[in-house]
Amino acid sequence: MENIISMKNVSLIRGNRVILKDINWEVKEKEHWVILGLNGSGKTSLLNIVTGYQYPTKGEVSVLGHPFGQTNLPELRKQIGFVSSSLDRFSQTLKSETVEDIVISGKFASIGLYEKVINEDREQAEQLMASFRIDHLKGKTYDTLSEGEKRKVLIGRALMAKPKLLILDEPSIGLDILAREEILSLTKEIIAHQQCHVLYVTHYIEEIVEEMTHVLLLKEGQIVAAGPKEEVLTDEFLSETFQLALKVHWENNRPWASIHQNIGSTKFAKVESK
Ligand SMILES: Nc1ncnc2c1ncn2[C@@H]1O[C@H](COP(=O)(O)OP(=O)(O)OP(=O)(O)O)[C@@H](O)[C@H]1O
Repeated sequence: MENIISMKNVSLIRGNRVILKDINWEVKEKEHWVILGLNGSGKTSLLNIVTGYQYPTKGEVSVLGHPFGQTNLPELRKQIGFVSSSLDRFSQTLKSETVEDIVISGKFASIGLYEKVINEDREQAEQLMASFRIDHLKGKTYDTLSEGEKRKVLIGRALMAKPKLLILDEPSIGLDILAREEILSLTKEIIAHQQCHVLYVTHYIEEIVEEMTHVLLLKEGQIVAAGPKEEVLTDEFLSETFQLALKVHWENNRPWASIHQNIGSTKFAKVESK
């Protein structure tokens, strides 16, 4: 079976800025990955390479068995579901769309419905909305939804095209603790019931639910560690990634981080001793 993602010696350089350096990464069948790293560590750039929106300066990339350079990227993208808060840039168009039309539009990778919708599409959207517990939102327009509801609708939209790879780029950003747990429980259901591989980008390790199998840690464009989550989520690797003394503990099969040294504590000590 082909790898879901394969990157060999991938670097991304823009101007004199090295954004990604020597990335070697393989995602195999049945693996679900979380990508963690500080702001500016290169997470979005890495996703942009996976989706073919950015071409690496150096190295080889293959996604869903398609080597880049010999692949029709628009065709490949039909097999990749991408949910990002940047979709909100289109919120002017989305605003007046109904929940069900937004979900259906995922089949055509469009914002707005311009193609002929068949009964099968409506049925598939109904099923997705029921399984995401958003069927009660039918008829409502996007601008009247809460942030958590909007996020669920966009995830439903991404699944409408039955992608083989689903990228969730910081899906919990701006959500309260309850809405965040709902998104995590949805992610668990997707892994359990949809035939797709999940790539989940976040800043928070407690979002690594039991079903996520692997973790990639990025720091300044380089991989700190990548592999099965139990091997990667160590105090040492996390502290290096987040440049802060962190300790990991596990609760209900989820990792949590606590801070073991306050940032700037040395500085405060100096001021006090003056
Ligand atoms: N086209 C570009 N030209 C120059 N620098 C760029 C370009 N694209 C990204 N960068 C820089 O590369 C670094 C990595 O950016 P990227 O958006 O991939 O980080 P990130 O980990 O996704 O950050 P965040 O968590 O804040 O979203 C940043 O310092 C960014 O400013």
